[in-house]
Amino acid sequence: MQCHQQLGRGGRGETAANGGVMRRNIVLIGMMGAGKTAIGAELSRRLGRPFWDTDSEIERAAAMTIPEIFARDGEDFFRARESEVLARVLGGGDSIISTGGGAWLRETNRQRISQNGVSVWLDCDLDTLWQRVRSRPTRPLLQTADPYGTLERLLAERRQFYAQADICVPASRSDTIEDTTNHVLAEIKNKQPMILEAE
Ligand SMILES: Nc1ncnc2c1ncn2[C@@H]1O[C@H](COP(=O)(O)OP(=O)(O)OP(=O)(O)O)[C@@H](O)[C@H]1O
Ligand SMILES: O=C(O)C1=C[C@@H](O)[C@@H](O)[C@H](O)C1
Ligand SMILES: [Mg+2]
Repeated sequence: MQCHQQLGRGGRGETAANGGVMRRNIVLIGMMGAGKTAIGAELSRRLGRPFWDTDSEIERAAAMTIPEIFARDGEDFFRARESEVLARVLGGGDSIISTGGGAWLRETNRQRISQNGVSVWLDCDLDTLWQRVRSRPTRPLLQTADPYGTLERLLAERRQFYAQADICVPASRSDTIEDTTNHVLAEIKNKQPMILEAE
């Protein structure tokens, strides 16, 4: 599936669609296990920019784990907190933001991300995702009788939305975290270089 490419947006200092100054956040989206947290941390280290992981921020604010939040308050509550946290961290303007796997599915979140930076989909195949998530009980949506089938269904349902990202980067099993980070930086430099310009 082709990634939607949003080219030709304004340079540094130009007015963004939200009426403010163009923001240069780099926002990683994609399935659970695609590597958003791992690649985001590496991008932050390389670029020297602040790093936010929306899942971690939600857990910190609630002083509970994501499975505990889902169990006590439900998914709708979690999604509301996720949107709040995302809006807050986008406000920094110059951050690397790793989202949770479902954040991009809400239209308001997609709009906010598009208005405040570049979205990067880490496009990872089902079997690689499964190898990475199968042993960890930290994803409540996979606590089903058939977690592999659930992961497969979620990927099939979500691909069409992830593919709307500004930039798509294949995240293959054979690529190291450093490789994928290099690919992300090369794609941003190629398609939206102003995101990487120094202030
Ligand atoms: N080449 C690689 N690229 C990215 N992650 C990798 C790679 N190889 C191994 N991993 C590991 O895969 C695991 C899953 O990655 P990570 O937690 O970053 O995914 P995620 O997209 O943030 O998932 P979630 O949506 O559940 O937060 C991590 O333990 C990470 O270190
Ligand atoms: O794909 C998803 O919907 C999720 C992914 C994780 O990052 C967490 O945000 C949570 O487990 C939900
Ligand atoms: Mg993560």
